[in-house]
Amino acid sequence: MHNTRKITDDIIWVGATDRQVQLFENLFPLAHGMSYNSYVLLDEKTALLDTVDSSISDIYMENILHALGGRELDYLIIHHMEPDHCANIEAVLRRFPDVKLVGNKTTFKFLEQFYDVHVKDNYHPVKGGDTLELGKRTLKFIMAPNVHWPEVMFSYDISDGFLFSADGFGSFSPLDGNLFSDELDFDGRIKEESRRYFVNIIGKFGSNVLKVLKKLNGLPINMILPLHGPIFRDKEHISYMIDRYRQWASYEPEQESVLILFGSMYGNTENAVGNLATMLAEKGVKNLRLYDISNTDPSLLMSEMWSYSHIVLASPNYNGDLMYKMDTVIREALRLNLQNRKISFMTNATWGGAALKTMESYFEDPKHFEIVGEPVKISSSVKVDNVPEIEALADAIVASLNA
Ligand SMILES: Cc1cc2nc3c(=O)[nH]c(=O)nc-3n(C[C@H](O)[C@H](O)[C@H](O)COP(=O)(O)O)c2cc1C
Repeated sequence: MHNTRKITDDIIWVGATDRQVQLFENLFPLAHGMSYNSYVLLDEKTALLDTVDSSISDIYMENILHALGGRELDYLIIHHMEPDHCANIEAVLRRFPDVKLVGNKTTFKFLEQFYDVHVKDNYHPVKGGDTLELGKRTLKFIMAPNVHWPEVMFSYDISDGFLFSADGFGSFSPLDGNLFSDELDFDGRIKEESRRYFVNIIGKFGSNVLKVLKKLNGLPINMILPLHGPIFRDKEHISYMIDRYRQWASYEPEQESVLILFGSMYGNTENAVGNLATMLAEKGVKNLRLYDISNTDPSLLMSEMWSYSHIVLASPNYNGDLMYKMDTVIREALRLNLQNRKISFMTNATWGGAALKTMESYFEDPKHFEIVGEPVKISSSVKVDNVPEIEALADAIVASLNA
């Protein structure tokens, strides 16, 4: 049976949650599934805003038919051509052969590449700034290239200030009846999962995000309706999300504190960073976080790297170089364009290798990174003799935090 919920009298959520999926994009761990949002607008004309993933196709079609209540579908607006939002375009076309597909040139190019659909007569191409009159509501299209993929666009409902933001403002999150952030644990899970989603999905494209935020400047935004996770209608939540998007996209840290990422086979490097963390805590640093990179998902590490101002990287030498999981974490963060961070190093060698040199080489651009303190070098296990150099690093980090 259908399962829909009214957003307003004329906007109906017709999405669903896939609770069996464990990895989004077959990469990112999901705690309790993933929601795929889609919306039906009932006006003089009817519109469907995006479709959903193939995993929820069955209920999705029931939802659309129920929401339309026997009416025809005039428009399908395609904000993003990724398969988790487009897997049902062909099904919609089969059910409503005359529906107009609203998208831009790149949308239609990707549609033809992904699916064997040849329906040029159905295309309703739009550019940034174009509008679509539905009756009481008018949608204005805002191009948002690379706010994930190149074809992405947002639409803005002029009458009520509702922003349909594609993957923007999404999160790794199921929806369990409560659709709105003000019905959910906003300060806990939603904030955390919104950042993890932003960093891993959109984080690389900070400058594009900033361009779109500029286009939205001055527009009243009374509701944000993303394609994943909760809808934002609470004014404080809306401002929080827009402020965070500006901060994350500018690669500005969210907090002045220390994140410590370490690798360790036999516990000695862990012992060294544990001592560093205790010294930092004793010197007054709060909200320290320490992660073993071997058993923490990289998507969480990326999210934390976006949050913290200071990052300590600690790795043993391994086969003459950096432990490969540490190498992967650093390279992924740099691929996502992490910058504007203060970095410190710690290494452990039993006989020698290039671990430190390799880590230093990744952060040598002074425009993007500042190296804090002298690297701590452990020989196999931590000794009392190492205490002064660990303490010196803690002092340098504290001085940098207080600068
Ligand atoms: C497979 C393997 C390869 C290693 N390669 C090196 C190496 O190239 N150079 C080195 O100095 N130590 C090497 N080590 C020793 C580690 O650096 C050693 O585990 C470390 O000094 C102790 O830190 P841990 O207890 O945090 O693992 C290797 C260890 C393992 C298990």
